Amino acid sequence: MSTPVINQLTIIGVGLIGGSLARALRRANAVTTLVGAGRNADQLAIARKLGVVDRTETDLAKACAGADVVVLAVPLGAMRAVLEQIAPTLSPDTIITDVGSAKGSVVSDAGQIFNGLPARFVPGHPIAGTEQSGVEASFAELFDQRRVILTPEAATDPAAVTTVCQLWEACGAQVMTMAVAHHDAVLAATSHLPHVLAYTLVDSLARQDDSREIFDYAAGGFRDFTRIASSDPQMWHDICAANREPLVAALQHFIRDLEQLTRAIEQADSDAIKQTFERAKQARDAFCNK
Ligand SMILES: NC(=O)C1=CN([C@@H]2O[C@H](COP(=O)(O)OP(=O)(O)OC[C@H]3O[C@@H](n4cnc5c(N)ncnc54)[C@H](O)[C@@H]3O)[C@@H](O)[C@H]2O)C=CC1
Ligand SMILES: O=C(O)C(=O)Cc1ccc(O)cc1
Repeated sequence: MSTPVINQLTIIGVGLIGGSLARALRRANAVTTLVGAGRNADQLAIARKLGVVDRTETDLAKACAGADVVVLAVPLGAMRAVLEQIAPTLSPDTIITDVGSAKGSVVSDAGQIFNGLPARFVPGHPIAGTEQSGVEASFAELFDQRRVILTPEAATDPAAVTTVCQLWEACGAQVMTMAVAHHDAVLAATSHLPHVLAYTLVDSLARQDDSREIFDYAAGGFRDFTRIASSDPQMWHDICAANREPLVAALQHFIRDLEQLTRAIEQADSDAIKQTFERAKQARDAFCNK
């Protein structure tokens, strides 16, 4: 798809994802004026100083005035409050999209606040990020060759979907669409579950070992496995709260499999242990070579 030139795009929440989106859009010359909005004036001043956005506002309604596209890039727990602040004055012509890691809660919040999901609301989720937060950690290449999932409803305006799709493609991403419930189940298994496991592993070990001796002897594998436990606790709390049911289902499934493997190790069932590790190696090697 060709790159659109958007006159004004407003990003609410200029952190890792909002800041990276702004940088990538600038790299692509896809937007004339980038407006950054949020509640933390100091963070916004840094975004302006870094040249990530052209102008900043702490009044969210003001930030959205005249915007062709508004991107919500705040933690999931803040989406509802942000939508409440912008809804009364938002032009019906403005396209709204978001980057939240779960989609059901945002769709439900927006549906309640606007009295039905607006046709120009295109829910979205870039499957790209890091364990860091804040605009200083943002970079233009974050979305290169990464996937972005859009979850439009039947009533979503196709022209709005096309514009959001073009914007992400201009950022180097590959865009696909999916139903909200499917997105939330898939991401619960592939992203939310691993984050919960990494947090639990590190917490469990840290609480068993007051001297932190375990960490002194941890090898590369521990670092690889636990990198994501350095992610922002508030953001991941919000994701767990927003995607509770699919995440609990994924956790229960995983716990059953872990119990099975625990029994195999307890009973020295070499065949069962090796079969599990063989299947996992094959699956991961195939995923990494894709
Ligand atoms: N971090 C990651 O790797 C990824 C995060 N996401 C999603 O992107 C969203 C943003 O995440 P990050 O950029 O990592 O977070 P971040 O913490 O780096 O940035 C969030 C920004 O929102 C602002 N903010 C927070 N509450 C606000 C409020 N009530 N009103 C206005 N501004 C507010 C903060 O000041 C901050 O600038 C989240 O919904 C997250 O689920 C999606 C893909 C990857
Ligand atoms: O740091 C990592 O590897 C991540 O997995 C980042 C991430 C966090 C949240 C998302 O919704 C998508 C990607």
